[in-house]
Amino acid sequence: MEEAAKLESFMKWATTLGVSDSPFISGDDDEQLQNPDHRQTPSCLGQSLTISYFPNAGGRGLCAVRDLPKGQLILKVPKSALMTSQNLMSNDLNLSISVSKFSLSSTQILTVALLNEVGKGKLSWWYPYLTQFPSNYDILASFDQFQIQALQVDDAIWAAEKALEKTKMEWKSATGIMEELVFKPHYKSFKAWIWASGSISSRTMHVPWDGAGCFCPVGDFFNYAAPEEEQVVSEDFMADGMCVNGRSTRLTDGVFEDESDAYCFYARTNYRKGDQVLLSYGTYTNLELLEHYGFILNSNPNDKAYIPLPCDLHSLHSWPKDSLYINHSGTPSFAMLAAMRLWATPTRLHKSIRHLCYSGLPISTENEIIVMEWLQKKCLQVLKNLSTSIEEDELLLTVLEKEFESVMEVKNVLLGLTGESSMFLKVNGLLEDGIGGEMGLSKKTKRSLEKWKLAIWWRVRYKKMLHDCILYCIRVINDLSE
Ligand SMILES: C[S@@+](CC[C@H](N)C(=O)[O-])C[C@H]1O[C@@H](n2cnc3c(N)ncnc32)[C@H](O)[C@@H]1O
Repeated sequence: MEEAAKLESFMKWATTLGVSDSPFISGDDDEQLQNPDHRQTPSCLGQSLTISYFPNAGGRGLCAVRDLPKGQLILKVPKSALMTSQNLMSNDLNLSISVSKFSLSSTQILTVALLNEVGKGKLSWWYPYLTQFPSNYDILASFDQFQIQALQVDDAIWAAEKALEKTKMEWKSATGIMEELVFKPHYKSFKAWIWASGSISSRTMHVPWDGAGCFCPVGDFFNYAAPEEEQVVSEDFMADGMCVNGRSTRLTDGVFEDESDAYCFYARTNYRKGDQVLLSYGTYTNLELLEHYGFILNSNPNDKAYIPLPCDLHSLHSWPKDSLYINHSGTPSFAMLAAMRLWATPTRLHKSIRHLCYSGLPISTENEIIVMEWLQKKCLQVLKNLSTSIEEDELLLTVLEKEFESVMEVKNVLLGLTGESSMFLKVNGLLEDGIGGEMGLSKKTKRSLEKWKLAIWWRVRYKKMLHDCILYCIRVINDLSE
């Protein structure tokens, strides 16, 4: 079946399960706002949303078919349509018996349950939905050594290696149950496990009864937008579960609601007809987006850059280490600036100026200049120690944007361009004898190219934050020196 037919069949399936984007008056499920004949509508979408393609903003996503006011309920997915570990097990006795015999985490259970279901092929009740899952993911755990090293920054390399190791451990400790369930070799391979982990990490929604979350048909077509500052602030400063205007304040705009026994999605802002309707999955740095979702944002207000700080700094303050970073815009975080001001003060004066530091106030012009000069020097040093500059990375990205028709073309462009580009050819076997020049690029090579591009893109964003921090420090020093 071709993709369009699979999508059509999925939409019919979702409609029969009661998935609906008909406009509801908030809080009253049955009252229709605009179209009282919605029950005759043949598709679960079309009243508020439609599926569309957004090449530079997530690919397939959901588009507003009318103006959608902020806060309006725009999609409801009944609990019975959610694919969870529980309902996968309740419909498969073998699976539930096996799960009860092994000690597995909730994510491992959902991973095994998903692979078990996919293994049933067309016989699975979920088949129309499963056809809509991507065939591969670019999450960090799927990066090979070349792609990991392309991140260049130690923290990022470490995060990627940790993600890979964790996924491998989870897979290894689930081999027993996969054998007991007599998975075909393909479904018990590490590659299949990465696919299932990628599906869970990038497509599940939070539910209160299962730490692994649930798959939400149609709801998982929403692409991501970073939360607005207002939402982040409310999460930071309000106790969990606090209510504003009767609705719980949270970072995401999709939530499981007991009263309607459904996953409900609300417009996070006012949308005009034709806009892509986005969902905030949470507050993530670009590295976290890459780790869990396999993409990054060019402009991510929640991005952070960590740099090595003076070793004697950490004993002076009580802020958590991960609160000391450079912001997306290049400014040092509140905690980083405060800790560094304290660090740049002679120990004998700490007691008298600590309250100023903790209030975020500068200590003195001299102190501020010491901090800014140190930061500027450190950012320069970090940038210098990375093997490529921002300009080189950007040039490489421009070259890689090209749609390569053949192996010959890739070789012509990449061979000798940089050490890294030659290495790409080597690790992908494109330099071996017998690789025909006119041959098109294999799917594997194309995927490898995409992940390499993501790694380069990530490191450019990191370097730009450091570069902007240098400019910020220079500006402050100049202002103070006037
Ligand atoms: C829950 S799915 C969203 C729907 C997805 N586009 C699809 O076709 O099924 C999440 C995935 O969509 C992609 N995505 C979501 N938001 C994105 C964005 N703002 N930019 C790039 N990719 C995005 C990423 O691949 C992510 O892992």
